[in-house]
Amino acid sequence: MPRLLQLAAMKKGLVISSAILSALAAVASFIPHVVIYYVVREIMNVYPNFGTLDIHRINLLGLAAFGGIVLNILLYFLALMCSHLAAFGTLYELKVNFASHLARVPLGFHILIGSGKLRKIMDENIEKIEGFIAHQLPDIVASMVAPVAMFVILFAIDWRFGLAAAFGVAIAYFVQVKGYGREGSKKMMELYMNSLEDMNNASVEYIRGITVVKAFRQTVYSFRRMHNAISEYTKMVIPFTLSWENTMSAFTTIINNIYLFLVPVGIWAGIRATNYSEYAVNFIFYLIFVPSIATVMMKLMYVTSGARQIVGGVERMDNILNEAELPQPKFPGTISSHDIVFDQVSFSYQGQDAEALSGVTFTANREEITAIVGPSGGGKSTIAHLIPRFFDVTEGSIRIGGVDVRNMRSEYLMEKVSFVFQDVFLFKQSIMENIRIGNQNATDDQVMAAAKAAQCHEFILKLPKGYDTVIGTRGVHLSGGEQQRIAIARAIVKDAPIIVLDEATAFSDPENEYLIQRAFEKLMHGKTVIMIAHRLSTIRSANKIVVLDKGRLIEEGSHDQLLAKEGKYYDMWLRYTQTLTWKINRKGASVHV
Ligand SMILES: Nc1ncnc2c1ncn2[C@@H]1O[C@H](COP(=O)(O)OP(=O)(O)OP(=O)(O)O)[C@@H](O)[C@H]1O
Repeated sequence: MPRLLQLAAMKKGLVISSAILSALAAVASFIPHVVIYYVVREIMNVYPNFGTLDIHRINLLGLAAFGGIVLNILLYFLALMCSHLAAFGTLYELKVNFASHLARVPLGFHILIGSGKLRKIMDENIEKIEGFIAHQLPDIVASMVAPVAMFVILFAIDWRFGLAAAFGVAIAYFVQVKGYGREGSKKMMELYMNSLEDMNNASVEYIRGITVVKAFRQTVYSFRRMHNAISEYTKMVIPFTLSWENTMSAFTTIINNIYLFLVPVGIWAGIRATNYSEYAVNFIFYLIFVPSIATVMMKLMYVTSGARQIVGGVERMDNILNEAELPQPKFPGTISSHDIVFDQVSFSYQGQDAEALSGVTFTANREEITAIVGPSGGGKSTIAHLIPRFFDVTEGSIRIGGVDVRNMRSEYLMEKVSFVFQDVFLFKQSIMENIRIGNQNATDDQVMAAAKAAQCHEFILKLPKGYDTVIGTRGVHLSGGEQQRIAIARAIVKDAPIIVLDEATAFSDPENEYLIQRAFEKLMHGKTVIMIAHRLSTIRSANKIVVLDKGRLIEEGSHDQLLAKEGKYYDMWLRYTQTLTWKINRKGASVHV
């Protein structure tokens, strides 16, 4: 809660104005109640000669009650206006801070946390904070001021009746606090929240993976995680609800029946009364007034429990904001050449004991192609991720042109390296803008030249609006290969001296693969290239091949040198060439030719 208030204080003036206006609105909401007291008094004063009732005075009182209602609405409206202005301002600042922080943390952080989770934190949790400032904060203030105003009225008119009502409220709260304080109640609440979150996560996973679920003919019953989460929740929720049965029933019964405390005191006060007219006015007023106690107290309860839910979201946001930024060098270096040296590089992913890379040493010579191959999990992608500092090495160093990558400013390093990864992200913008992301200063002609070199030009011209076609609009769908070629066009237009290609051709059909290969040739010309490939055919012409296995470099050399060694690469090559010569016979069985 203090952190929530700290966030709200980003727009202090507006938040304070909203709180004051909301408090005044809460006080104004009792004006009609006070008016009722005076109306009852007027009536009792003339009892039983109602004909002598001062109608003009009654009308004035009615107007005052109406004025109270209008004032309450007006003040609350102004309070909400201030709180909304504060909330939008805070939301804007939080989102900008969050986004710029995300740009400063190591890129690897995004790989580890996943875009779905970040989107949830950015959209849902930060927006919940906006909801808190815009609505809940003024409501909390009003809900806290209202009981105070209520008790002032209760005690001001006849303290004995006030005391009776307050006693009822105290008992209701005592019952509830006891319920919260019950042994195991906190633990149960925690288990309930966890179980609910688990079920929500499993549902999201189920829906996101619905195509896989359907393709493999799974149902919610066979999709274990979801099924288990629902069963767990069901097992949890019934005892959880039942555990509150007595406490909540007692609380609501008491708070809705404050009469039970008022009536005996009323009878006792009636017996002792000397001025019956005064006694009757007061007692009637209290009988009319006490139902609003339940409304005021219930609102207070719901408003505070709503705020408790947001606290979890704020914690999640703070965890991201506390994530360390990528350290920047005090005295950044500049490079003179573009060879890349891995010097005794070891690296483990956060929370993993095993090393993804252990003491890897090799040089990717400038303007040459260095291919990284090896079995799955060998550490190939990790190599690609360490060059642009998605993560920093645990031991050893990576140097470009003699300068440790940790001694380069992030922007400088990013200028020097282009990536073509398997997952291509296209923005919902025109194709022209999507390619220009590689280089914001590129002219239209340069973008088109890059698209031609990346073998994109022809298919782009066939799109409804050519280069101005917005990706993601109705009917505009690019195949996996076409998306990859757009990514290559981006890299061509960026024209960085170092290129990192990660499994870029994995999804391609022969036609696409041919086009992609041609695009690559244009992209790689005269650059230092690190190519991570599964298909050995694509790397045969590489100047150097580095073979990784279980995070260790086991072989290094040209294709012919490695074949001559008859080691791991030789085995991989043999298996690869064998698969090429497998054919499917007519009956569906495979034969070796
Ligand atoms: N984000 C991660 N968190 C924890 N461990 C990881 C992460 N990414 C990779 N690893 C582990 O690091 C090791 C090397 O993985 P890496 O992805 O670099 O291998 P790879 O050779 O590229 O595999 P593949 O060919 O299957 O893509 C593996 O043991 C893998 O389980």
